[in-house]
Amino acid sequence: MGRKFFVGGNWKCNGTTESVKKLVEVLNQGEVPSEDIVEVVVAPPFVFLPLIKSLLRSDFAVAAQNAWVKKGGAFTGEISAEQLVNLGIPWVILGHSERRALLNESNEFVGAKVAYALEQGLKVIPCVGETLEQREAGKTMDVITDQLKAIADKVEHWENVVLAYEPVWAIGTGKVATPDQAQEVHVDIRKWIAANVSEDVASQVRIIYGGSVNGGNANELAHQPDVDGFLVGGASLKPEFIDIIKAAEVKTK
Ligand SMILES: O=C(CO)COP(=O)(O)O
Repeated sequence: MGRKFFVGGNWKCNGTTESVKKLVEVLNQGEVPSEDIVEVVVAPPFVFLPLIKSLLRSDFAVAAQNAWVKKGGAFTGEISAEQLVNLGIPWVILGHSERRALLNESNEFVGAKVAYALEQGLKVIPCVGETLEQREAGKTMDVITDQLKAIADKVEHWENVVLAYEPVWAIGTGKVATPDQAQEVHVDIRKWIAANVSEDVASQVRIIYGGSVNGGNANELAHQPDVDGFLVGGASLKPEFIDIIKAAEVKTK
């Protein structure tokens, strides 16, 4: 079976009740390819999850942007995987570069979070990616390999994993990776998974690209054989998110 195109919208720490309701109205009216062709997931801030879940069209799903590393309890300010399950939230993004960099989430911590969330029945979008400095030093795959290994060490079943490659230098900068740059890293990630997890997982796991994806560049990125979709930040807050979802049609031609 082929890898179904996947488009995630990461709303990050944006929105008010009014603005997210308006955004959902736009999404609900958008004409997009059928669920057989594309899987769409939007990740609002925690506080809006129940509202968005109740308003969003049924062919799109919701994700949280983070979850605690283990069972809930005395962890002020955290939200547990069990609570997401309890609310009927199927997906969670983990290890986003903003959390790795600003909140010091280590590779091991992210690996433990991914494993725990999967054990609770959530589907997980773990994020990996290098900084500009690391890329320029020729360390892109070393960095990504360390991030992947910390996940692979703890995860056995990969059916519910969609991996996001998000080069830090492309996030929120308007500086998108070229289609060749994205394809090259996606292939290297797949090779690493083939060698260190299994050939089966490597061929089946979806690897999506994130970093300044917009309505104008989505199609050419989607043309790359190992780009299985996108994780979109800024443009997921705008009507052009619908155009990005439509890039899934590239795979059907
Ligand atoms: O971080 C991202 C998605 O998780 C990408 O953000 P931008 O699309 O705003 O560059």
